[in-house]
Amino acid sequence: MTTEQVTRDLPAVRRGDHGLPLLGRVTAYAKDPVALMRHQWETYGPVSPFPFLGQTFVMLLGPDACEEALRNGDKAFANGPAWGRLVGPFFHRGLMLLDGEEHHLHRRIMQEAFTRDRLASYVEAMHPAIARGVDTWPAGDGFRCYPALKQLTLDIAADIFMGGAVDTSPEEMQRVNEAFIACVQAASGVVRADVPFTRWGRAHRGRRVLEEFLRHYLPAKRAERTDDLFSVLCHIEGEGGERFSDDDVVNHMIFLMMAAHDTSTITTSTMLQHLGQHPEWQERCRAESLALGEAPSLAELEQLTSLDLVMKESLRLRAPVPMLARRAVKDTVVQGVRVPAGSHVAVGVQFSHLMDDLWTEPDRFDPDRFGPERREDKSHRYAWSPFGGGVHKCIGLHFAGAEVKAILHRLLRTHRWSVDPSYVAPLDNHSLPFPKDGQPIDLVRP
Ligand code: HEM
Repeated sequence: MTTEQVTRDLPAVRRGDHGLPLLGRVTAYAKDPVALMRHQWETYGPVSPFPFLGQTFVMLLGPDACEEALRNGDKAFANGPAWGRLVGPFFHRGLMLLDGEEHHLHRRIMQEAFTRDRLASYVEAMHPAIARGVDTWPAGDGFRCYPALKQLTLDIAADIFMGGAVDTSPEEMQRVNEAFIACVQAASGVVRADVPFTRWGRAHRGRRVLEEFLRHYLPAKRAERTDDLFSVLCHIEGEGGERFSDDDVVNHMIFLMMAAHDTSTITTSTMLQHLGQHPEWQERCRAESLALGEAPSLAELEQLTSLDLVMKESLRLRAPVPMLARRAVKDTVVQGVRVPAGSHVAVGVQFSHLMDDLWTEPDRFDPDRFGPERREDKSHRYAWSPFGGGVHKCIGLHFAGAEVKAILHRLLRTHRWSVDPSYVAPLDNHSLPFPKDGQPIDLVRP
């Protein structure tokens, strides 16, 4: 049979699946994205119609459909018009929003900022900010670790990304933090224009704050080569000597700071939750950390094998980016279903992380499933893809691994903590999934 003969149209939206007028299934997604994905999978299969913000999106679920979209063999899927619609004005011309040749060129230049040597020097520079932050975490019950981690990753970013924002007061940094949050939360805004008191209105103001902040430092960063990411972006060159313009540097910095900030915070807080609920894993990780010095190098962080397993398992259970956006720029076929040009596509990577036929007891916290004897993540190339795949695969994944492990390493040496085994984080899923209750943990200083 030829492909022509087996392709079929996208199924129609069934009665009961239309959601609310204008919003579609936004609220169902925000309430419980995994339940919604499961419903789509069970009702329609890997390629399903999904009413969202006034349009019928195509939702892709399961590792095969996700792989087809992310590998993008026939170049039918574009990022810019997809992410642009969700968060475009705020992430304007960030790497993830570029496509084709332009993306390829910018990615090649940016790769220079993420070489192993550079990562090693970022890791070295991270430790003081981590120590300043973590060492002040007070002993006591109900410590809200999520906002504390958010502050910490912002402070780390100020050092690693900015090289220490020397002229910036703590109040100004707080404004920058709020500006990030406003930009990230724009994704779920219903009013999609610069209107006061709306998510989009706040995000537009946030973008202006971030631009002013970066342009203030730009001349100094151009003038002197230092080890921070901002200066690196000002000076790196592609193989043919291509360099980023001032606008490119500002756009990439804003995107990078946002890409790095929330995702790493979510990952670290999920790990704190599970380590608090599974003391045997906390002890296993602590033993490895105590065997290293206070400020391990990149290579030493890589020896924290138990922490690595816990990180992978935490990313599986709560992917910080559960759904990736794409737009079909030409007619294509996914898993035998026609996806017409112009379709908005949602690639649900989180669902593959929880599928019964890929993982044993997928809802259980069981980091050893990633260990050398089991390697359940090998069940399919796209069984585990919290960092995406294909040409847009996260460029910061090793940076994220190093940052998250450096924070946990410090905390394991300075504190013990516990979390009620029955605790389930109440997630806000309007943008990236974060715990609405600040994720309380009970902290002890040994
Ligand atoms: C645990 C933390 C992180 C997670 C889960 C994560 C996840 C992702 C995912 C899923 C994508 C692909 C988006 C798509 O295909 O549409 C992505 C892209 C990207 N990430 Fe990350 N990320 C993390 C940390 C970071 C960090 C620390 C940085 C920078 C320092 C970063 C920078 C980027 C960039 C620049 C892209 C766009 C790559 C491209 O389009 O070529 N990320 N990330």
